[in-house]
Amino acid sequence: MLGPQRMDGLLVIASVRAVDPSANLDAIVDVVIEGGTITRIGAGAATSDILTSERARVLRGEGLLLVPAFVDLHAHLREPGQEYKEDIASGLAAAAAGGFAHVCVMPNTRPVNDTRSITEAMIAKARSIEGPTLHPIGAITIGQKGAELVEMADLKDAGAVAVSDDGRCVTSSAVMRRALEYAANFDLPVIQHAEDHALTEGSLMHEGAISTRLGLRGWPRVAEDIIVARDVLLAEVTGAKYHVAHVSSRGAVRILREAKARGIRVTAEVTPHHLTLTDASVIGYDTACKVNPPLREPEDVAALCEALADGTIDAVATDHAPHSSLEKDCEFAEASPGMIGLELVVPLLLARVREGALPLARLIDALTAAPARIVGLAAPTLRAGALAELCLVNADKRWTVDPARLRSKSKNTPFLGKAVTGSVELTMAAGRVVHDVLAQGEAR
Ligand SMILES: NC(=O)N[C@@H](CC(=O)O)C(=O)O
Ligand SMILES: [Zn+2]
Ligand SMILES: [Zn+2]
Repeated sequence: MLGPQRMDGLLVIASVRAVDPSANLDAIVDVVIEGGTITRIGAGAATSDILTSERARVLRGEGLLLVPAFVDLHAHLREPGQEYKEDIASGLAAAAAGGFAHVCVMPNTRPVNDTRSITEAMIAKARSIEGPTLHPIGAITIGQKGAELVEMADLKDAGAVAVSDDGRCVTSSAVMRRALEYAANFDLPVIQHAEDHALTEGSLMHEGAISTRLGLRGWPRVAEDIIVARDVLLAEVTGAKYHVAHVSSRGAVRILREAKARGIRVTAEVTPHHLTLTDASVIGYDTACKVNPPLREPEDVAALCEALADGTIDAVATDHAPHSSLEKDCEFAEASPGMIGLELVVPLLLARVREGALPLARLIDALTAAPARIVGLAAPTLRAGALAELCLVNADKRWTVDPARLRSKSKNTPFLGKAVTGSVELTMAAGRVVHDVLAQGEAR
């Protein structure tokens, strides 16, 4: 695999369709990148001097799409503690291959990231890799036990961009209220995994006709909706920044839409798998389809897609949740929930764009500026003077999701062996090329 390269030279992408809603851009342009910065962008920006310069690498952009690199609000990179599933290096390599320049990582590591020292160690490890930038999310409660709040000031100071007990829900209303009040002092968003555990105990999939038919205990939508409704009320009284992780139910969408209409400070994300798959995928008991929250019904998928299109759901986040064959090659009831996602965002979501379910510009916003705003990062953008953080996509390229080609250590995705359309050809993060299929010739 190709390592990151310093962009001391000149990279030119000529005649490419560039789409960046934050710059109100959708046009055929040339882009000139020098020393890791976009120095020129526009029609005719690549002058003959530049194109013939000996230090220039010129990429022909005809038929390709150039967009700002993506920001993931939700990934599990499993380091420290479960490096057999994924580690920071393999996770960031997968992120680079998926088009990401920034990855926010959940704290359900071993030990849980509830202290300054773990946050700092994660950042130091990621810096030594020179891939996409890693941003830790600290826990809300010590050990994610749902009782005592972490030292949020310390975590923020160490570099945490948000807090979450993801994997577990903060079920106590009193703890959630205090978490929101406390986090507001540090302007940290509180990210909730919305699940009333009392309603989902023992559940293996979405509760509906299919769970009944398969004889698997179900997780009803209302277990998500109850928490989102309660938290919206708490967000209103505290004025804190509240964000809902992996929204999956049409009821939660309705509650969010009403909350936003009333001006309450709430944001939400949806995963590519919840925008693509339904509970029918579980027929056949494929453990790769076991995920929290569960894959729901076609009307939920339609509601999620509509909410993403109209901005009720702000961002797309992967919830990249790697598990090894130890946790997945077993009975459905025993399998750990979660699927990998970093490397499949582009093909899965371009398919929804092609169907007309999602405008391309909204999708790009939901992968770049919108998530960056939620956690307070500078969003990647295609403007002269900006750090080069961009992604070159071939929207028509077909490829097969082959386990040997996935950078992630884990292969737990129901798309394994499937043909998909749309590939990330080149990614730049922090001014460096971190993924480059074009230089490798025909590598994937
Ligand atoms: N999504 C999942 O099914 N699993 C996640 C936890 C989580 O996101 O809730 C994991 O850490 O494996
Ligand atoms: Zn979760
Ligand atoms: Zn998660």
